[in-house]
Amino acid sequence: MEAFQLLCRGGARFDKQRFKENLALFDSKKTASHRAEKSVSENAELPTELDFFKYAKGGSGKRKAVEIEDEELETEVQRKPELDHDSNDNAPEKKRQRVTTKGSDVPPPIVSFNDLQERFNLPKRLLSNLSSNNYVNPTGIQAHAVPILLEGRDLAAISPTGTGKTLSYLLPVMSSLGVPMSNSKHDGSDGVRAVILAPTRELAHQIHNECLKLAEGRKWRIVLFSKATAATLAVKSVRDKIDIIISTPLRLVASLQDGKLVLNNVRHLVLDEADRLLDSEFISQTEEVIAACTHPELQKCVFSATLPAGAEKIAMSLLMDPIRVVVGLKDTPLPLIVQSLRYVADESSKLPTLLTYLSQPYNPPILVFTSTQPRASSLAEQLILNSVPNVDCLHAGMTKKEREDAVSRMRKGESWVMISTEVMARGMDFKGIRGVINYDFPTSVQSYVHRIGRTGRAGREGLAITYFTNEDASYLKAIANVLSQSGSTVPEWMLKLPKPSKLKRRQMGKVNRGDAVSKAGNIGRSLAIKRKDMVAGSKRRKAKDKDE
Ligand SMILES: Nc1ncnc2c1ncn2[C@@H]1O[C@H](COP(=O)(O)OP(=O)(O)OP(=O)(O)O)[C@@H](O)[C@H]1O
Repeated sequence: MEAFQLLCRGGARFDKQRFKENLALFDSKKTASHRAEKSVSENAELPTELDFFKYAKGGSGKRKAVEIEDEELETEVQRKPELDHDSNDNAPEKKRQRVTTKGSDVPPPIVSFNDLQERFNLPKRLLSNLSSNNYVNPTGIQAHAVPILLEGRDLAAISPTGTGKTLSYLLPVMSSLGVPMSNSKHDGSDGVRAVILAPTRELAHQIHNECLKLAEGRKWRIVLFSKATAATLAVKSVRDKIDIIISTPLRLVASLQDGKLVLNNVRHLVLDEADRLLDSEFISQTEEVIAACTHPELQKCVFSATLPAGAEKIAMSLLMDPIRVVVGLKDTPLPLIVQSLRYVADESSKLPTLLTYLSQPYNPPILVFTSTQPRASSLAEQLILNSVPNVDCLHAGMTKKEREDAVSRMRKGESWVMISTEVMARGMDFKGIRGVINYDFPTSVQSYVHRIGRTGRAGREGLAITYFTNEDASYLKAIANVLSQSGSTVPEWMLKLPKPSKLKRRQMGKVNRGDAVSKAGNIGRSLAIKRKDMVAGSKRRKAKDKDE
């Protein structure tokens, strides 16, 4: 880490003037590497040398669809293309996204944000803040979720990554709150009126920034809950004037347990990345926050790009007479992301594969996911030692300041290759991310969907490459199904792999890879030996087939 910090802080900045020519290489919309990756995915017939699983033979050519849980659809509405407002960004023509809703008396969707003024008397200021932030037309999830929430209903909303879920809840929450507490006359119902929970500090910060955009021009008190703000909010008179708190569950629970926070006036509770907030790591904290929100008129809503059956069951049990909205297919990325799976044999082949990728023209910035914090630091070190420019790193083991600086460098476009862990997988919105590389295999289908969802956002195209080794092979089918379901072409043999058991699926991506990534220098020999063995094995099999 020391070497990484030293090199990164000192020499990893990119001099755009000096590298003008190199920069021009990245301007072309579709680089050679992009095309190459696509063709790998599309034309991938399993080379005989690599047919360890022996699936190349006998492929039927037919794609198998993933089982979809969404069978009981009550209404189906064809929506306008997702994010078709994005015309000034040369966004390509989007595929129509199917929207399915389930529940009683579902309010009709809006067609434009202006509808909200007629139907719900949306404050003019909110409307003008929308347009000053270039939110011209609602996205699919916004069109459906906003009226549902404005009618005071509980909601479970599932919509692909980068489709504008944040605004889907911020807009109705702020509209329903009406006037800021600081402007309202004391009516005996003081105290925080809305709470938004997110699983990571970075995401809470980002939601806070989005909220401030909508709050412009009015004296809303919107607090990003931290150690410092927790101390200030311990004073009742300060707390009573707060409109919205945005926080991670742990932070809030600490204050609730100390008796320094009261949430009995909360009218709106939002769980963003709900399946994460309801998983085993967070659930007890999330439940504690929910239990503290005791107001009888509490409205609850959950949002995520993924909501596996178990999490959905818990979510539904928390909501009252809820409406469920699903945009597209559950747990499926947008077709805008060109996805491919790349065989890299073993750990030691990963770094050379990545270095080769980065030595050819590619579209920066890209995000590279590793399975652990030490591996993220180690990979960043290796890339810097191999002279890859503008490498950065972000994981939860870094200090708050280091994390904030890394996010800020990413937002400013100073980082070209950001190495990270699951901490960046959910919700983070860096509009310009062109590609995601899963250096270490994702730990679940949900992890895959969220990780690759950092690219292809707000109507833009993206590229996602997932490295897999022999050890990951038994989990390949689950991810291959996701690719297939979202329209990426997958080699047949992958879809024919045996389905991993539930127990096995839980172990996905949890291979013991060691803390340091294998260095590029060591790979030459071992890779050569491996290849030799593979070719020999393949020859043996062929000879055996002939004899029979
Ligand atoms: N109506 C809109 N018009 C234009 N841009 C929009 C609109 N709604 C959202 N966006 C932009 O789309 C991007 C993605 O939005 P957001 O981060 O809310 O997506 P998300 O669905 O929450 O993604 P994730 O599942 O990854 O959290 C943001 O940059 C946001 O500013």
